[in-house]
Amino acid sequence: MSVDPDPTADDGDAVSPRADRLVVEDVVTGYGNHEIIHGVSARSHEGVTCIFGPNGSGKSTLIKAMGGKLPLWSGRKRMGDRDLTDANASDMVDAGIITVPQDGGLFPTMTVRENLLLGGHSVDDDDVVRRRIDDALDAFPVLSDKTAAQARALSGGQQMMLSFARAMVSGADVFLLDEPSAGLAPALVDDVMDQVQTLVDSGVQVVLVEQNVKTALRVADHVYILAQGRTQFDGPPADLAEEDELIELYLGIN
Ligand SMILES: Nc1ncnc2c1ncn2[C@@H]1O[C@H](COP(=O)(O)OP(=O)(O)OP(=O)(O)O)[C@@H](O)[C@H]1O
Repeated sequence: MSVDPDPTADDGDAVSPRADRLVVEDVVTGYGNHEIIHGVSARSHEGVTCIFGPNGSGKSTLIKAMGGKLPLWSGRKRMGDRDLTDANASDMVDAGIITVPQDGGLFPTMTVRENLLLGGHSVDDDDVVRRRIDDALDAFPVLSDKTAAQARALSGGQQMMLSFARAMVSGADVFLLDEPSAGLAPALVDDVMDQVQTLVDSGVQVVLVEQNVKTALRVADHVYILAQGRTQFDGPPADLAEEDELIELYLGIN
């Protein structure tokens, strides 16, 4: 469950493991001259923060704005005390925020190990990269005996696992996941949520856009519901249970 940041726990540049990390406030953005997000505030909470909403409600657009892949037209973005309002995707990685795209973004003809090494491309210390690869393989042991295999030889679920493991090697504190279960067989959606939980257990915060609301609620610690680019709900899953109308209108679950 989310834990309120302790303002007295500030220790300079270090990001407190208990504080909310990535914060966006009053974000307006879109494509061309088409405004899609009309003033949304959101943050990465402890554990898994889910962004739900109907098709076309702006979930992917919001996560792109959070990850620096889309500029803010107005509003603010920060990580702890560090202002990131004008940061691009590369600045965001430097600040410890990594986006895992819907297709995982792997290099299919490279091996599992080569993909993992690429996760550490911006890390100067080879020992740190090696240690992080070991940690990532410990977290996702299925990959351990496949390190010499090409990424494309892995199953769909294993490829997503490799995408998560590669992001771990970057050392990011906040992971932005845009529909990681999209394109996978329904039977694998549960496995992907287990993998998301594995990420959280490694100490990171996850922001998750997901269509499979029921399954994602299994790992959710905080929920936002977007509709037509506006926030309709912002709270813990337990509070959502009381919102019959919202659930029926926007989530299509019962
Ligand atoms: N690259 C783009 N250029 C122009 N318009 C876009 C672009 N990407 C998305 N849109 C539009 O922005 C709106 C919100 O799309 P977005 O993908 O953010 O919604 P979503 O909630 O993630 O939808 P879904 O659940 O279907 O993935 C839609 O009207 C969509 O057509």
